Amino acid sequence: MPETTCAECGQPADLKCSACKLVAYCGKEHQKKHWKEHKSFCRPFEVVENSQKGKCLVATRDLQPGDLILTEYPLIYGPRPHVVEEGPVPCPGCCRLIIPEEAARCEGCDFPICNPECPGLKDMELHGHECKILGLRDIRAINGLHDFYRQDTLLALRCLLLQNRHPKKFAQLLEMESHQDKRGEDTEVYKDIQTRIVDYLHDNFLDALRILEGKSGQQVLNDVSKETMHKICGIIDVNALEINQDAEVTALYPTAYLMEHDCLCNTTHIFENSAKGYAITIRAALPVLKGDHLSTMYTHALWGTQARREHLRETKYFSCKCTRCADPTELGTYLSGLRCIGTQDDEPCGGIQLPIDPLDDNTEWACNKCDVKLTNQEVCFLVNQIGEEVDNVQLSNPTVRELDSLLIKMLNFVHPNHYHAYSVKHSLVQLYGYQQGYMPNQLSDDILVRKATMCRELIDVTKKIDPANGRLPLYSGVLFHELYLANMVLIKRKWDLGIKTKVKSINLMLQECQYSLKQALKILQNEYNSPAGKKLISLVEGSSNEFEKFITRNKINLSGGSTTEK
Ligand SMILES: C[S@@+](CC[C@H](N)C(=O)[O-])C[C@H]1O[C@@H](n2cnc3c(N)ncnc32)[C@H](O)[C@@H]1O
Repeated sequence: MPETTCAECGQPADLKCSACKLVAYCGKEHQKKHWKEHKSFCRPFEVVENSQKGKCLVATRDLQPGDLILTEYPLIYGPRPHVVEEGPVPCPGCCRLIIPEEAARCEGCDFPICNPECPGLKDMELHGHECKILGLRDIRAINGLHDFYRQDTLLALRCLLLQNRHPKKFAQLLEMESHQDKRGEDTEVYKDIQTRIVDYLHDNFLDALRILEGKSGQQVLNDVSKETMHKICGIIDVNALEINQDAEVTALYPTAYLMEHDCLCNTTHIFENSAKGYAITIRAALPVLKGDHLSTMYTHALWGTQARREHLRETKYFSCKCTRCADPTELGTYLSGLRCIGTQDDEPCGGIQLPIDPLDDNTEWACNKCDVKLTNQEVCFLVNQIGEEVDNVQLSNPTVRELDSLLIKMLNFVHPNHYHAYSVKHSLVQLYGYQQGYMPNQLSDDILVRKATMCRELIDVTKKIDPANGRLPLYSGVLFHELYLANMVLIKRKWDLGIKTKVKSINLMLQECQYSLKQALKILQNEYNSPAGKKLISLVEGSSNEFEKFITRNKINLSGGSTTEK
């Protein structure tokens, strides 16, 4: 809330800080004097109530890409609240993945842990406090560990535990949107939360706690009602951010949660682990004008409009109406486009089927060349069928041949940029050059050219839906790197044949190599914290060194955008 007294002298004040509007001054002089202290708190946004979106963050000044918007620590964080039926689960101390059957056990509560020295186990802000409650169950399991020690319930328990330990934080938490009105007793989500979280915590720990509290006369948790527990679970589902770096962490932030969704969002964020938890730092990703809403993306950028909107409706309870969703071509990418089955003069019409009104969930689809129309049901059926087939093939560790034939088959039905085709092509460019029988020296020039072309096409689509590289940096990083690799094999082959930089195409390919590596490193600059990001950066750095050596060894001058042979 804005102050009405001067932040410097405490006298009545009516001059608000124009950037954050959160502090006021009696005059310019005191505003100047206070700036040294205020600048680290001054935020370039204000919280505004919107009739459709609820509370939103609105820029109070123009921002350039890269400008800092906010850094803050979580109110609370813990293991991802997802059920895991087999395989690795997060350690309750640090959230790093462990295999429960092989893991050590916590001496306080017997939950599987990464190791008894894990600092998070004793930390009262992490496992330390909840451990005392989990330890009230005095039986231990040898089999069926996933069912017995349920990490997916711990974040909800940690939220509950804030109420007595950090009442202000608990109040802040309860202010968040939980959409309880859409999660009533007859809904699947209610039934799931009731059995998976509420009953599990009550039956195993909270009922025992109540008995203990009765005996000792000391209350550890005031409110463990099912209403509060359902509200907390709703708050987690709607507002929590997933931090998939070196651990499976989910966190609730005091301000960052207010960013609204936009499929073409204008901010980007990174997480950095420190003693105080995972700090989030949000920066402008695109130019932002004063008055613009600050947005992030709640769903997957590479899904088509119908899939994104359905996901947002089911998990965040709103219908997205952003520019990308409203555009049948999805910003000219045709990510949801289908090939028309219509004919003209006995030939396929060659048109593309697109939704007439993508914001209408039952929209008809129409061809942009002939008058064939499809119902939404027909489209959903086809797209789901193709999606299932893609999932099955992708999960089966496919060969190049299998992916190739899937792509050829699917291109009879979908636009070459369709998001299912994107996914198959993205896998293919990573298999050419790596799989047995398709190693670099085994690839024909034609296949290398095909790989490079696919990379360029996918880069083009990715740029349109993620112009600031905030959402798909790993996808783009891989594409630029694979483009470099394909070009480089072709260049070396031509080089060995004596075709050198006098040939224009080699010049262009060398320039594209240099550009691809630079772009990959630039796009990946914030990805050091994830294992996949780190691995890719090191590959790109290795390629950059190789490229430099090639350039030096062959005395190629690439400066000024042109190459010259010695
Ligand atoms: C993480 S919260 C954001 C803060 C929320 N606006 C509030 O008032 O607490 C997510 C919720 O905000 C609303 N919201 C976010 N982006 C929206 C959008 N683009 N259109 C409509 N509602 C949106 C939805 O109700 C969604 O479930």
